[in-house]
Amino acid sequence: MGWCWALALAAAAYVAAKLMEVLWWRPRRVEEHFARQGIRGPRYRFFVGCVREMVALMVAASANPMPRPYRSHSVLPRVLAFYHHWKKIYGSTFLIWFGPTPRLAVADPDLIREILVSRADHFDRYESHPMVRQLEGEGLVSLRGEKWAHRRRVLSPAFRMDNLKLLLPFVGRTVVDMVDKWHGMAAAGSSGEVEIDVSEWFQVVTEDAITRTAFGRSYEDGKAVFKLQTQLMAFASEAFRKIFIPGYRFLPTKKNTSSWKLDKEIRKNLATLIGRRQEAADDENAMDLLGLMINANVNGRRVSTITVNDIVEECKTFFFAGKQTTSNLLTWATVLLAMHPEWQELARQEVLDVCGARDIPSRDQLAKLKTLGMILNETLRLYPPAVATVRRAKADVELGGCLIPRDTELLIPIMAVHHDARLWGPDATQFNPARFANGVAQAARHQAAFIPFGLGSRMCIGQNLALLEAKLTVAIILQRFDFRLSPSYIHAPTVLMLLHPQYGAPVIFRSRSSEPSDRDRDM
Ligand code: HEM
Repeated sequence: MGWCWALALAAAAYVAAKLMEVLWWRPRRVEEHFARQGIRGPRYRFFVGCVREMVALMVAASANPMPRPYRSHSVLPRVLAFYHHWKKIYGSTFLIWFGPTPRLAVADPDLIREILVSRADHFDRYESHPMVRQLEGEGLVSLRGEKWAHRRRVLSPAFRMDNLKLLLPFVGRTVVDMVDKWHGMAAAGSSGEVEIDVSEWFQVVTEDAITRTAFGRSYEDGKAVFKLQTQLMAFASEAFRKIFIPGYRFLPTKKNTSSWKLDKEIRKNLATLIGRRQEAADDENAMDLLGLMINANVNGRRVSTITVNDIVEECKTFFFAGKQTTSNLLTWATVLLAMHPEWQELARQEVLDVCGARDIPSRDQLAKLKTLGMILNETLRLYPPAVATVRRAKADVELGGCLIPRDTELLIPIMAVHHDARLWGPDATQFNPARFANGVAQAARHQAAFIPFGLGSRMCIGQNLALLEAKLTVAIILQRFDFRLSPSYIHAPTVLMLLHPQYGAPVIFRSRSSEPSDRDRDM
């Protein structure tokens, strides 16, 4: 019996030593390693790292809206409160702790270019929390290595401009339907105006665009799949807000059972749809995401087969990555134009000159809307929907003369780079689209200072689609309405995965004519 106890004691001592190594000795060694190289940060605390302080800083910041009047866009201290706070103490490169995982904040554009472009092979995409992965799907965003490269090659043609421009009339009609409803609501009221929370309405437009990109000719079937996916995501994001209990999602609770049923239905619908498309086997479908994935298994050198499961996960990814990001861009662009009526008027004049007062703008016309392009860039600079991104060192690696141990995470605070006065000048926190008048390359003092879509080979695949959708939507709104912020609007940008307005985005729209857009719908 004695040897059993001895064995149990030895096992317990081994586990305790392992835990102490992971939760205490390694973090302390890494902390000292960085300190010797002049990189400091808040002290590591056993098990929790600096998460407690970080959450406290973020909660305190989100308790206070921005001061009125809303002319300055110095929102970084509110949005990335922990980054702003520690940067003031430790400088722009500093070390923080996500539990026992070291995370190095890097805002120097030279180093960012090394991480994302010239030495990208040494860094992996950060692996999201399992709950987030459930939401974003195991598609292009989370794939790595050869599987990622193959999938990216397969899907890229759908995002080429010549393909995207075919979507324009359809998406344009969805936007016109939306603004016609606003028009009706304005006409019904006594003031001829209507207050709209744009952050909710824009999701209808972005959902439509991503459904068409993903499913093309099978749009109606795609809509049904995405509807089920929306319900599934609602369950997942509800679970995300609760405390994470490992393995809980495998228990047959009421919510889990409903999720499994939904998941089964999505797979069944997609399998039927894929079967139908394979039978039809015509090339007309090739340029939507579904067609591209189906054809990748039939044509050319097959690096890896794309299964129904892969397609389900990829649909989740595109729905997640493409819908909220673009609707956030549209929301902030509308809010900024409502705050800065002089730019609203300039953009409107340009739209009316190039596209007329009622027609759905064509691709060629959109390309001529230079002022609107500058406004969207300035919106992405001040209010980037993705405020930060993270990489992980695959092995020990040297970066800017500093030795980074394997598994260190690198936090790239996109918004901080965009608000840095050393890169953008003393008016960095002012809304000044004119800085983009000579193109993105000339707007800042460094080429890597503007990175709303990331940089390098893993740059956003949907960037053309997002910009086209945004330009089209804002142009149609400018044609038909004057708008201003509602007195109930509270300027309080905050992060919940993406950058969004904490109290919504109520904007007051006044129709520029009493006619709805019937003429457009007959086109
Ligand atoms: C304003 C809108 C958008 C913004 C600001 C945005 C931002 C980003 C950023 C910053 C990344 C790179 C992340 C990193 O390097 O860690 C990214 C990647 C990605 N985005 Fe977007 N995005 C937008 C719209 C879209 C749309 C419309 C789609 C799809 C239809 C999309 C799909 C993706 C995918 C699949 C990736 C991963 C690419 C890869 O790893 O190869 N995004 N996005």
